[in-house]
Amino acid sequence: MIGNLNHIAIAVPDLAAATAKYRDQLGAAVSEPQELPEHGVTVVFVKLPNTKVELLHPLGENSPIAAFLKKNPSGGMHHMCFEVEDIRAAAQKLSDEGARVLGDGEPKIGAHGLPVLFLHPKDFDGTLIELEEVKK
Ligand SMILES: CC[C@@H](C(=O)O)C(=O)SCCNC(=O)CCNC(=O)[C@H](O)C(C)(C)COP(=O)(O)OP(=O)(O)OC[C@H]1O[C@@H](n2cnc3c(N)ncnc32)[C@H](O)[C@@H]1OP(=O)(O)O
Ligand SMILES: [Co+2]
Repeated sequence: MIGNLNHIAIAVPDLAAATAKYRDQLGAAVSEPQELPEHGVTVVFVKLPNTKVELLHPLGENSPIAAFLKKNPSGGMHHMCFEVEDIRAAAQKLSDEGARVLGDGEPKIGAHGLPVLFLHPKDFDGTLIELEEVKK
């Protein structure tokens, strides 16, 4: 059901400093920061030949990144995002099998303008999983 690894997300305490490390020390192409109030984050994408790294920083009062950074003040790996062809079918299958689809179960539009959903980390070996619908 899952396809390509779309991105790995890292929560960072200082977005400008993290962006500079990927650009200047590691020599990667980086995007401009993008504010996504509906998700409570500001993101920078690091473009790699085969996938992306998503640098995440809290935006607003109810950011899901804030609690994570409180527990991990230096930052850390926050989630992995896998592509699926049919996000509603994937969510239904996972939910039928007992996995917790987060939020109200309705996909939101993510950073790439495509539908996304999250699966509870406790149901996937301590790893938060994002699904993104990418039509082939
Ligand atoms: C940019 C848009 C989009 C994209 O297109 O790419 C994004 O990526 S947005 C990214 C941010 N959005 C989200 O993360 C949405 C989904 N997340 C959530 O709903 C919540 O963060 C959560 C995962 C349900 C956790 O929230 P909450 O229950 O309020 O936090 P707790 O701190 O109480 O955590 C409970 C439990 O889970 C552990 N945990 C929390 N986050 C993670 C994580 N990222 N990876 C692994 N484990 C995580 C946390 O440590 C707690 O464990 P215990 O302490 O053992 O109870
Ligand atoms: Co993401």
